[in-house]
Amino acid sequence: MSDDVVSPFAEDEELDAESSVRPKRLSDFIAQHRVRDQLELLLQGAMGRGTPPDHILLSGPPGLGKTTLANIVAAELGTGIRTTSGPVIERSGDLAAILTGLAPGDVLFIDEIHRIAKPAEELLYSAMEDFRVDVVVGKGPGATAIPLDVEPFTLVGATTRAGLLSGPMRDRFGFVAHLDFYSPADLDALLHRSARILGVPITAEGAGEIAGRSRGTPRIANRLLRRVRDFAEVRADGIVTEDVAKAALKVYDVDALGLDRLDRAVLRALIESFKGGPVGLSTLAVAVGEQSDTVEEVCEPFLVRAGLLARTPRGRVATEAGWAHLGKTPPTDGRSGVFQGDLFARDA
Ligand SMILES: Nc1ncnc2c1ncn2[C@@H]1O[C@H](COP(=O)(O)OP(=O)(O)OP(=O)(O)O)[C@@H](O)[C@H]1O
Ligand SMILES: [Mg+2]
Repeated sequence: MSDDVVSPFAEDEELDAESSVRPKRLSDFIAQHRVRDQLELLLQGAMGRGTPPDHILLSGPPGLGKTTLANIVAAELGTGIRTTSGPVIERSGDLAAILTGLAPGDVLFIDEIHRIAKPAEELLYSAMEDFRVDVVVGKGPGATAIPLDVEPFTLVGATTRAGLLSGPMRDRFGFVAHLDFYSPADLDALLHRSARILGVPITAEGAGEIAGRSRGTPRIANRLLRRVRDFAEVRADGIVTEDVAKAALKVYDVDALGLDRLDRAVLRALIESFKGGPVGLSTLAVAVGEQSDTVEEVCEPFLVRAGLLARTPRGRVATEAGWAHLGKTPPTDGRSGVFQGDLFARDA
């Protein structure tokens, strides 16, 4: 297992742990009230009419509940669910086999739908629109298209990169929901629920401590809870209190804002080696001994979201909050790289 306890991505070996606390029904799904309300109406309306609901697109960063919601849709409808993912569907024939095998009303869940191959995507269009697919048999002038019926179904697509979805694909979803990061209060509620399911005694302060460091992400909150539980059982009396949570998260190098070692290294390099910037991404990456990609895709999104770092055309700069997070005061000589909101400033 990697030591990256605040990664939003699921580790293979934590899928079992995740499924034990995964909400099964809409009423167990914490927060995201707007999406929940809209989905409830969509599903109840469809059930009242006895038809499958519109196709549903769920978009949002990793770990916020897309897979969970897809399964909830099937559970609420009382239908079967068939799960696959964009990169797995290599040939359109694979998809045709899945589609023609669906029972009436089934949910077809396609994860990472932005990564589906073009021919399969085109096959999906007619299936979504007309519940029909044309399977081409043979090649060249002798090729014939055999139309096959598909039972009425609901496609639930999930994507972390809605922007990469083609226009025609997007347009075929009657319902698009975007999941946002969770507030600490939401994560607090989520942690109490997970702790109850796992049989972990937790105090309000203990939950609050973990919630604040979970980067707005349920997957991270649940993972930190499991790590803190280990600590509570091995080094304390099994109860997750504020002190236990603090001590455990110190062991895992997760600080008060949810930054890990590498995030802090990036911020520290920016401030200590480059006076707060601006500094180019690759220079910053070299300074912390990491690949540029890792710094850009793993560290920066959260540092930016937490308001500690800003990306400007001249390079990366530490914000005032960034300096403060390391317990430092930005220099006031006017030449420091403290972010002044000059996002569009250019070098002369
Ligand atoms: N609203 C919620 N209420 C309770 N638990 C949640 C909620 N959203 C997510 N979770 C928990 O967080 C974990 C991650 O959620 P899920 O697997 O659905 O994320 P995802 O959006 O599909 O992520 P990915 O993009 O990596 O596939 C799940 O185990 C689930 O238990
Ligand atoms: Mg998922």
